[in-house]
Amino acid sequence: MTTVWICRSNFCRKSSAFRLLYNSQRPLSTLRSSKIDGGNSLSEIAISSSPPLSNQDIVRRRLEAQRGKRLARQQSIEQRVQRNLYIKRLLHSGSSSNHKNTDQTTEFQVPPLYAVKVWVDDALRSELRLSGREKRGRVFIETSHNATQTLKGLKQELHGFFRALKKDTFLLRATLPRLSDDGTTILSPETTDQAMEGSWEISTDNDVVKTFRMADDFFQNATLQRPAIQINVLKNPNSPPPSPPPAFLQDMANPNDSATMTMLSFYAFPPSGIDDPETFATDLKRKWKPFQALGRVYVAKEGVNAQMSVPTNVLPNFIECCRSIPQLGQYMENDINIDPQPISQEEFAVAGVPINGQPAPPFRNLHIRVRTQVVADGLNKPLDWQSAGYDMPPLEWHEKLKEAREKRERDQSDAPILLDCRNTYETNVGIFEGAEPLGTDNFRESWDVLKERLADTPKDAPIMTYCTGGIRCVKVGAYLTQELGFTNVSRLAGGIIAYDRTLNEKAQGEESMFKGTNFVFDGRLGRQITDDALANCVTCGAETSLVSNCRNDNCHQRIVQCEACRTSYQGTCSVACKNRVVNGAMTPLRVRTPSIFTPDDEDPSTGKKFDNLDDYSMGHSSPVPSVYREFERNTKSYLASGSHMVSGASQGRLLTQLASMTRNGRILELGTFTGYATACLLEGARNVGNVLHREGISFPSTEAFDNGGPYVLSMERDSRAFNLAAAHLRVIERYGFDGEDAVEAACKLRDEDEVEDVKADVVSVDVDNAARCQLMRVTDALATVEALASEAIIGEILLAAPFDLVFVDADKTRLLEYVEACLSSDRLLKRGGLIVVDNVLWKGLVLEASSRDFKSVTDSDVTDNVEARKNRRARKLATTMHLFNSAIAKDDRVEALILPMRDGLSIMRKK
Ligand SMILES: C[S@@+](CC[C@H](N)C(=O)[O-])C[C@H]1O[C@@H](n2cnc3c(N)ncnc32)[C@H](O)[C@@H]1O
Repeated sequence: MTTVWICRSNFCRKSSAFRLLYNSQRPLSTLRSSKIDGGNSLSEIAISSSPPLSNQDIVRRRLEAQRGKRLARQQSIEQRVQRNLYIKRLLHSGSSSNHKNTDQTTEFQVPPLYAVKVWVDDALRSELRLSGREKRGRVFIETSHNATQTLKGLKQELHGFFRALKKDTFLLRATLPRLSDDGTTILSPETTDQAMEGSWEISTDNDVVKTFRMADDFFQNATLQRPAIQINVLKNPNSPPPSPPPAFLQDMANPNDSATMTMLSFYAFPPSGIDDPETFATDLKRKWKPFQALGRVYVAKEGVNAQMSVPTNVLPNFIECCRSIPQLGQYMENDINIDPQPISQEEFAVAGVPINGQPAPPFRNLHIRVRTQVVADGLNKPLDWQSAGYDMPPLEWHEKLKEAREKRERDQSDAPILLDCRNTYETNVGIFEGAEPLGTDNFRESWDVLKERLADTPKDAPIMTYCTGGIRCVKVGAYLTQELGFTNVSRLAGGIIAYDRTLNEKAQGEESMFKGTNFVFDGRLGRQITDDALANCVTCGAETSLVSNCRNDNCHQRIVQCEACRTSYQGTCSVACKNRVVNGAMTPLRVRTPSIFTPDDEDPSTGKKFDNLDDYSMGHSSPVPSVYREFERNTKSYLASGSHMVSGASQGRLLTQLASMTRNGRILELGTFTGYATACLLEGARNVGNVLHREGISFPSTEAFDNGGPYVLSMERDSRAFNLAAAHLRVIERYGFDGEDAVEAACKLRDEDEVEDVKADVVSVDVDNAARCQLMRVTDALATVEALASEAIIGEILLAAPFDLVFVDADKTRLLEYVEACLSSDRLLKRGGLIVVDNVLWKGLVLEASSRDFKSVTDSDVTDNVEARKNRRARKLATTMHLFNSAIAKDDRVEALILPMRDGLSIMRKK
């Protein structure tokens, strides 16, 4: 057992060997209790528990036991499906040999299989509303599985894949497969008649045995890779009529025909919570699918929080659907907050703040995420959300604020305390008259602020709180009443959104007591309520309330910027970011030099217009394989907040070039993220592999890769990023870097369900038999790299030959340590090898860091805490980068060059 390595590297703590040891050492007591949780009979439970059980306990335990069994059944189906998918993938990715494939990560041997082509007939398809994937497909059944022996086993196996099939609603018939002319491929039937031709019924165990025997016989005389059979699933004429669609779907309009979208939000804290958030989220997804709703929804044990947009023509059905869900229904506090002004589809498409200069809608997809809390509060103990003060209707709130205004004007001291419980970036652009902002950067900071602010306030003083949609004030109300003991707490029902709507609907002509813009959590970022401009433009200082995110992906900070500056700064927060967006690291003036081309800068060779030198350079370089664009899009859709970290086209091409120039194509990347740069490096390693091929060195023998063949090892600690990176590399393994199939497969990954939750800590892929890539999930890349520098094997990774190139793109504060590991160990990086480090110019701020002159971003310039904190962080990192660059420039173990491309790349050659 490799215990030494287990201790040295954090990664190893997660290794399966460790898990095995850990599990085998679990104390007996925990094993026993988990057995009871797993669902035992009542008698066993009764024996193991000494005090007599109440009826309630017995019922509860029985329900738990049933739930345990149900889950176990679901899990077993899920495992079978996963196994089937896994086998399918292996068969696709591997050679065409029969039954011989092995997966390098798990050494899983593909067992002998029957390929069963399943075809569901039209009547059943429409009755069950089967999705594309469920209409037809291929199921692999192991030859030794009981599905090849019994009807029950076979039905269960089919059900795993075709989940919509309900017991007793279908019959099975089998036919021998139809083959292509060369006899190697099974053809799908085109019509029902074709599918039924020569078919026989499968209604008994004997029929099942006969069916698979026929498959064996057919296989003897065919050139197929494995025995195959086609099973037709037909509607059972004796099955009970299908249950009618739920009332909320009856006579529903087609959401595609809706001319407008309606924005809405709601939250619910059901008193008994949500038992199983995962299942609940899956149910919501299924129930809401027909409405084509978009948005962001959080589900947790404590409740649900939703911000959505729904096609207006199906809005009543959607509302009915939500009300019919027990956990929402009566518990959606203040019902559903609906924006009274639907947005036309055309406006909707551009209603969000542009992303990368491209128009964006408020929401692009429907994301239903399971979280520990729907609003992360950071409280030590949960409070009772049902008891959170008085939920004050908007009109009453309005009157109270008018009274308070009069009291303030008369200098009366008994005006209520009005607390704005949102964060500073929200209160900066809009606030109720007379309100005090809490001045928090995030909601978790509220408790200390409240405690301090209200320390001397009498317990019966009137306190009024509000937030955007009301949900945060449920928590604030609970805290004020239950933890601080205040007795006269009220909160604005439905928040600013409901106030604005109610005033428009029921009190038109009344002056809004809310001034400015309501910050919202969708792509629009702000919804203007009054013309008041409360904040100052980040670039010119003019008064404004317009919110956006800086267009420079490397910065992306939230900014307030006036309309004029938004145009002149091209959506960026500063001249530096604008330069970066316009021209990368180059000067924008060059774009304006007199053109040798047509007056409007059109390149006659391509007929294309280039706005900046980056585009021009890329436009005159070899085309970037199209799959990379999809990788970027997938990253934006999964990990939007980190999508600026992706290397991108120009840097990616440089990495491919550098990797292609290495002698052996052995590359280490630290910080995989979603695998963009990994793929670029792998492309380079593949190029090296192809050259070696031509020189007569052959692959793919495992030893060749391990002993010095083209190989990319990339490390990442974030599991979500790791999953997507693994999916991206699988696409490349299967379809290569270019071509429609690769693009299509990469596109499909935007359907969240297609990205597998990878359990293994190492994922291996081979490309064109010319290069191998291994992704490694680690807890800390630096610890693992230091271990690799001294050991030849870490977990499943064998490092028999050093790397030619190391791309350092993980945590930016420890760059010197990463470089030191490479320089001090020839086992890790060979002499003459390259180290590439990203972001060494840190948004251009290293210039100021070098002169210790941060005048442009001093704290006094920004009154906003968030901005100040971001500036501090940026300055700190810029200083770190500057110190790093200075140290490298003096280090005579390397020759270094900083390329002012993108965020700055330092390229070092180890002497
Ligand atoms: C800038 S991104 C990498 C981008 C990627 N190389 C590309 O070009 O597409 C940095 C990544 O490093 C990961 N990371 C940061 N610190 C790490 C550490 N100590 N160990 C492993 N991964 C780390 C982060 O989770 C993040 O995904």
